[in-house]
Amino acid sequence: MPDGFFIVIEGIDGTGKSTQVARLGAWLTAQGREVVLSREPTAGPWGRKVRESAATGRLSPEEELEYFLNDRREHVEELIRPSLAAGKVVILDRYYFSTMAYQSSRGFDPQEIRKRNELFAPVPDLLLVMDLDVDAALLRIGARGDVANEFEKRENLQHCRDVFLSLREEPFVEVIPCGGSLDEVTELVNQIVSTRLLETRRQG
Ligand SMILES: Nc1ncnc2c1ncn2[C@@H]1O[C@H](COP(=O)(O)OP(=O)(O)OP(=O)(O)O)[C@@H](O)[C@H]1O
Ligand SMILES: Cc1cn([C@H]2C[C@H](O)[C@@H](COP(=O)(O)O)O2)c(=O)[nH]c1=O
Repeated sequence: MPDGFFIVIEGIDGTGKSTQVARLGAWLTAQGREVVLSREPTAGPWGRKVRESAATGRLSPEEELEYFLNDRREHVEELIRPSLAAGKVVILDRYYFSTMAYQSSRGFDPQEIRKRNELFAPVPDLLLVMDLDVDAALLRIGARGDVANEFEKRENLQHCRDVFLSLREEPFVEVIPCGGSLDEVTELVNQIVSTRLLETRRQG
């Protein structure tokens, strides 16, 4: 059984992650790959609690961090690891890099958050950081018909963008400029994923 391939798409709200996750999944499926798409926070009990808090009022920083960690432990054990072991391509819309970004804006050390997560969460084969100016991202959120929630305050998003970009030197990270059209961004994503998949196949 070939090993799976683990792709994570990260970035601040409104950069186009969900859009590109769906497109990438369809593109790889059309190539005959077995693909699993998922997102964090998940639709599980912990994920639902934290997602509700975005509208009803944020949890304490400690509770919020614990809820995201609990949600991820279940996600890793119940979906991510089994799918990778079965040789599937797993594509996530957000993962622990979002925890590093968003929960560090509430006082936690992002490197400490990374350590706690990597005790149980596998490092992805490829992390795509979708990058866009905060004001442009907020315009897209508005155009989508949403009102910025508790997680989407401008100053918070700037901090998060900086944390995501601080990962750019990691060997498994590629930064994707998202200011272009939908199709231009998709073309760039597909090109990078193809190259990485080929490299992995060559390494055997
Ligand atoms: N390249 C693009 N150019 C213009 N609009 C885009 C582009 N990519 C996505 N959009 C639009 O911007 C909005 C946000 O896209 P999407 O929901 O995929 O972002 P997201 O990063 O998943 O946001 P969130 O993290 O808040 O869920 C949507 O209305 C989408 O149609
Ligand atoms: C995984 C994760 C997410 N968040 C925040 C970031 C977003 O504002 C919301 C999720 O909303 P989306 O529109 O579905 O992307 O949750 C976070 O603060 N910490 C995390 O670990």
